[in-house]
Amino acid sequence: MKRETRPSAAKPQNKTALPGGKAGQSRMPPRKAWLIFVIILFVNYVLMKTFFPGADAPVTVPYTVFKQEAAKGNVKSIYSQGDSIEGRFNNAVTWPPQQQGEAKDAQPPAQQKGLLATPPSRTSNTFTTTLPAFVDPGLEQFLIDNKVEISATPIQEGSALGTLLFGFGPAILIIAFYVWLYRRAAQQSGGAMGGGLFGIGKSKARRYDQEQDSRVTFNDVAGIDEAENELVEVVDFLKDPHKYTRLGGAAPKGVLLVGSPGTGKTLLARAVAGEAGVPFFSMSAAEFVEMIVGVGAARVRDLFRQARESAPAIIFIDELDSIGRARGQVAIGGSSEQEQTLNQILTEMDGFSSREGIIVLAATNQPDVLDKALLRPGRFDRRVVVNLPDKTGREAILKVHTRKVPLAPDVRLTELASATPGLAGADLRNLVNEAALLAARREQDQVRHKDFVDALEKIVLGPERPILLSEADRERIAYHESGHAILGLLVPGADPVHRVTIVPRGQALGVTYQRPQTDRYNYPEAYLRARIVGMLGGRVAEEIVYGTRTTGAENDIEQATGLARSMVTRWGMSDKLGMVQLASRQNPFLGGGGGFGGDKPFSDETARLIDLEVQRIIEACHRDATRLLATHRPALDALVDALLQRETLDEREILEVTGLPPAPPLESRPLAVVAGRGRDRAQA
Ligand SMILES: Nc1ncnc2c1ncn2[C@@H]1O[C@H](COP(=O)(O)OP(=O)(O)OP(=O)(O)O)[C@@H](O)[C@H]1O
Ligand SMILES: [Zn+2]
Repeated sequence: MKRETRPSAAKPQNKTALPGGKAGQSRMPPRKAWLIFVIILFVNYVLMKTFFPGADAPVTVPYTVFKQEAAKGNVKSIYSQGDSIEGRFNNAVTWPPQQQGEAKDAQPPAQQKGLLATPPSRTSNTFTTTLPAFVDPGLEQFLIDNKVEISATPIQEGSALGTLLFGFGPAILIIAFYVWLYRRAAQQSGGAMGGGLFGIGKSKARRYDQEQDSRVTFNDVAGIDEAENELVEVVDFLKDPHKYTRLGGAAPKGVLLVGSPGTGKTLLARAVAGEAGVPFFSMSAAEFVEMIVGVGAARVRDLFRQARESAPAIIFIDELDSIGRARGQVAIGGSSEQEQTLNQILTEMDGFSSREGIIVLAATNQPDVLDKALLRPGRFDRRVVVNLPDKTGREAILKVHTRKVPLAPDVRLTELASATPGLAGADLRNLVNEAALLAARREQDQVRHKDFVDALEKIVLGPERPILLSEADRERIAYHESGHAILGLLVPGADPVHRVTIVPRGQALGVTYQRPQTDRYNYPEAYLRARIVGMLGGRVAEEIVYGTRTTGAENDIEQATGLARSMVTRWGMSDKLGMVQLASRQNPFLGGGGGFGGDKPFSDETARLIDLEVQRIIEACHRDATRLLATHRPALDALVDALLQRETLDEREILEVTGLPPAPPLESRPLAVVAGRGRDRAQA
């Protein structure tokens, strides 16, 4: 059961997409561009070497060959310095000579005799040679006779530039092309990256302007009305800063948007800019910080400068916690850079007056790790919590995202909204997208309700995995899952069992999917115990039927322990320990639940007591599970038989096969439970 109530995989990667896909493609990340650049240079070099081996250098010929060529009248000019001579032929000469029909790289006979390293044959207009140690007395006259021009300046000089251009020309061209490309990209993204290649200290902020087509407004945001309402004032201020500052009041400078991933913080910030009709500069805090110390601070400066130039404007800093972590708390290395960047943000925020019409919005999902200095008045002193949407909210979000999707008449968004507790806006968007893709694959013209249901299953349970299991394994998995499912019917207060399958999905070999009928914000102790009992059901069924254990219950154990520990350490549900906070806040349903990370503010004796209490809860639940399953063995066997035949059963079929009624109904039922069977390493 390594499953959270909210699947994290469901989060779409849409952050960098520009509105309307405007400059999305043309903006090349500099690092990638550099790589391409280097590759092109290298390819250029290889090509030049292959096709023009002698193009950039003179051929070295023996002195005798030089004299022969001079005698033939083929030497145009020479220049000599010491005992080396360089010169130019009238007609290009190949040396060492190639024989007819011989492969290009074969060695000429003359060279095969003694020399080990033989240079490949080359052809060139220019040459160098070395005067023999003994003086060749008649050389000067010989040259004059053969009309060789004896030059006072190096022969190569004239061609040096040519060589240079020939060798480096393509490279220079490429550089020029690169700069042009980068400039163009910079222009298209609103000049935000101006300076391109050479602007390492420039902020890489994306600027979204508010053209009609790409404009995001509050219309595009749904299901998070509270947060939206709190930001209306910010919009108002941006529209007419003067109205607020007229009487000397200070308008907000920084607003911190706090909420789980995918709840729409970025969307909300963009909508604020869209509503106010001001430019929106967006940057992820992680992007500030690079390998080079000081770059982050420079980027912050640049970002604020840009925003100031186009004020009123909104600056949006995503993932603020990645640099805003309390100073001195970060891992060694990189901390000084992070600190500098953080300090620069603080300086900039202090530096501008609210009259300038700039508002900094920042998003985080871990507000408690932020440096206190960030939260002081005049900085991010306002906090807007963006909650996961409730049922009505989810329906509204589904409506927003299905605006442009052709829906079949049978689609019931209300029903989908109640089937998706714990899903955030981004997940719902993903759901709509997956359903549309599925419908397209099924060659339909409209998206039907079934497409949504199947898409949801894939998102929540993970994609099906084709692994071949032995009959014995299948039966064991069937008992494990049936154990979870039967307890989901028997334990009062358990969430309805929506589906059981022994088709391996995601990380699990089988899955039991339980989900509540309504959203729930407060969990009674009895409910938590019911959940632990259900989690233990898989292992207990195996124990009852086979009398042996497998590794398949690993995730169940992890989750059950986490929940029990939270009951003891956070929710004061142990009589022995009482209402004492013994662990910091955490998502209760992620498992692990507890720990202050590092030193615990209680004695070793208390620690031992906590462990004992956790054990006590688990043992009690284990007893309950064993008792219930043992008395309902016929229902268990019936469900296993059905599962082995049909692999997947839905709620109606489960009730039918087992002959059991649904768990005693409660007025309100809590969070979704997915009880999957952890992957059995011995079997996989
Ligand atoms: N309340 C919502 N209404 C409509 N669409 C939403 C809502 N919340 C999220 N979405 C959709 O999900 C996408 C991603 O959301 P967004 O990037 O704003 O989430 P986030 O809270 O900023 O996430 P993170 O914490 O990872 O930065 C949005 O672009 C939008 O399409
Ligand atoms: Zn299990």
